[in-house]
Amino acid sequence: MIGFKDISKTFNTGKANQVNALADIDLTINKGEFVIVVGANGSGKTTLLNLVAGTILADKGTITVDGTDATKLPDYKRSRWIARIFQNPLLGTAADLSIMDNFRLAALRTQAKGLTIGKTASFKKQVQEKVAALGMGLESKLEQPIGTLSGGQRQALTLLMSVMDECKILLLDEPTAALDPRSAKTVMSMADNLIKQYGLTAILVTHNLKDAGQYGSRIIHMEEGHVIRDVSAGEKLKLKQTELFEWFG
Ligand SMILES: Nc1ncnc2c1ncn2[C@@H]1O[C@H](COP(=O)(O)OP(=O)(O)OP(=O)(O)O)[C@@H](O)[C@H]1O
Repeated sequence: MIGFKDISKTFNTGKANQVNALADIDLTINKGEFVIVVGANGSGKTTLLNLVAGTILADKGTITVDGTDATKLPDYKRSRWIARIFQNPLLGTAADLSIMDNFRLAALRTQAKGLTIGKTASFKKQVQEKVAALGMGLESKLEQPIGTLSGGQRQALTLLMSVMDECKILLLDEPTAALDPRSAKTVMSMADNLIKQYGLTAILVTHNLKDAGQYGSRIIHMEEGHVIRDVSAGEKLKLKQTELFEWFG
């Protein structure tokens, strides 16, 4: 569960260019919920994700994760349970390292088990099976530098790496914005499957209203630092695609 209680974030306080990026946000995201966040440019969506990830801290209010106060917890202390996928498929993996070594690095990041992690036959087998399950034929390329793959393939592997360990929360910040339509579809449906399979709590920021209609269990609409619509799972089922477009009319 992620709880925002009275959260505000202002940038450039007291200056001419002051921005109230988030104002008095009260929001509870339940365990296993897949929340889609939509809103115009500058409405505060990424700031919301940054506050969950801990890359920025709130000026006011409290953030809890599974009942633990995380308000002042720096990002490196949250990385064990929070994974984040960015718009740029080149972020999150090391281009010159093989696919397998990238999986090893990811496992080292989240598991405090020393440098032997990722060296065992069972680790390799596990990676091979999970990669094969993606259905992209990448299991035969595990020793190839990850930088030689396409953006879509790389984003799919980044996703898989980030959820394989102890991750409980997945933050997706426009993960398909840099991909061609076919790769975008593959990565989104993969993300959806992984979220269900691993029982993750997930937040997707997107400008793609088709994805917003198709995926997720709840939609939050932001405007100027406020949540102006919060559509529950039941209401979302009845929501028509045209209505979603009308919000931005
Ligand atoms: N580090 C920062 N310093 C100054 N202003 C910032 C900073 N980060 C965000 N802002 C401002 O806060 C507001 C909210 O930004 P945010 O990135 O959260 O919006 P967004 O809804 O994610 O936008 P987009 O859809 O364009 O990515 C914007 O006006 C932005 O310019």
